[in-house]
Amino acid sequence: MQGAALSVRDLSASYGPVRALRSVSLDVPEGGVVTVLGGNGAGKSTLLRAISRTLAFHGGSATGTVHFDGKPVQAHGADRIVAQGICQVPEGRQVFARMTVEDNLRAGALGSRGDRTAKSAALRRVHELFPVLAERAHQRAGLLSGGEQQMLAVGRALMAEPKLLLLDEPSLGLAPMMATRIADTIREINSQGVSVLLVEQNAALALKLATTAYVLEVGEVTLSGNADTLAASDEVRRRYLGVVDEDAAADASQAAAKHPVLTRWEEAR
Ligand SMILES: Nc1ncnc2c1ncn2[C@@H]1O[C@H](COP(=O)(O)OP(=O)(O)OP(=O)(O)O)[C@@H](O)[C@H]1O
Repeated sequence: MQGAALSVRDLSASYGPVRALRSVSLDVPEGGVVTVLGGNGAGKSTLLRAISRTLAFHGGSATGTVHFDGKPVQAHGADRIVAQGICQVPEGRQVFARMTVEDNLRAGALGSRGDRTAKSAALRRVHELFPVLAERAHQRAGLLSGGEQQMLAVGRALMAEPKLLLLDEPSLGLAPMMATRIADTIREINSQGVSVLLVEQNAALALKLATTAYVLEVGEVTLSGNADTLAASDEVRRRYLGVVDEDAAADASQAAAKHPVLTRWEEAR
């Protein structure tokens, strides 16, 4: 059995009086893809910030334990976390819009421990993965499309040669075709040995990529398990995959037939 690359235990987080996470525990096995699903404000970004030690930059604080490769990460600052092999791709891409694509990528290598040869090899790998970033190397990042900026954000994180990639809503705001392309790339990155923790509102996409899934609601894990099993569960289908509960729909239409007043009231709204 594979060991847990990342192990989070009893993680609670707040922003002043606002409690964002309550006693969250989860594991990302070495080489695995794990997803955390949840609606707006469920605590997904907070979870990633607490793992990458960037929560304080957002005015937050956390308690609990986070181990990576068997070592505690709480004692370190965000820069040391990158050197330990954890890289976060923040929500909203946050590329340096006025810098060129190439300079954005080079900035991603700043926290890595690799020498010049390793950094050149990392750049080659990023260009193989995203040829458009080589083609547009000297253009300003702000001129890229949303999907290309997402590629740049992922490419920039890969420049530090992470062992674990934390991805915050990579499909947000992208057209379905571009979201599928990003998903294919995540699969490819994972096949090269990088573990992935993916937080997503796009549950359909995330559940196809992941082997294990957790559902976060108002800061707490309410469901967890095998991604295929969760994708088949009524609750996840109804709440996160937008699938109408057929039994409930049948009951509702039977009730409407028996109680036409109700139907008329519904129609009048
Ligand atoms: N910097 C902050 N200061 C104060 N409260 C915050 C801050 N960031 C998030 N919160 C609050 O913490 C809770 C969890 O937010 P978080 O951004 O982690 O959720 P999320 O699941 O990532 O949602 P979304 O997809 O909308 O970003 C919410 O109640 C949110 O309003």
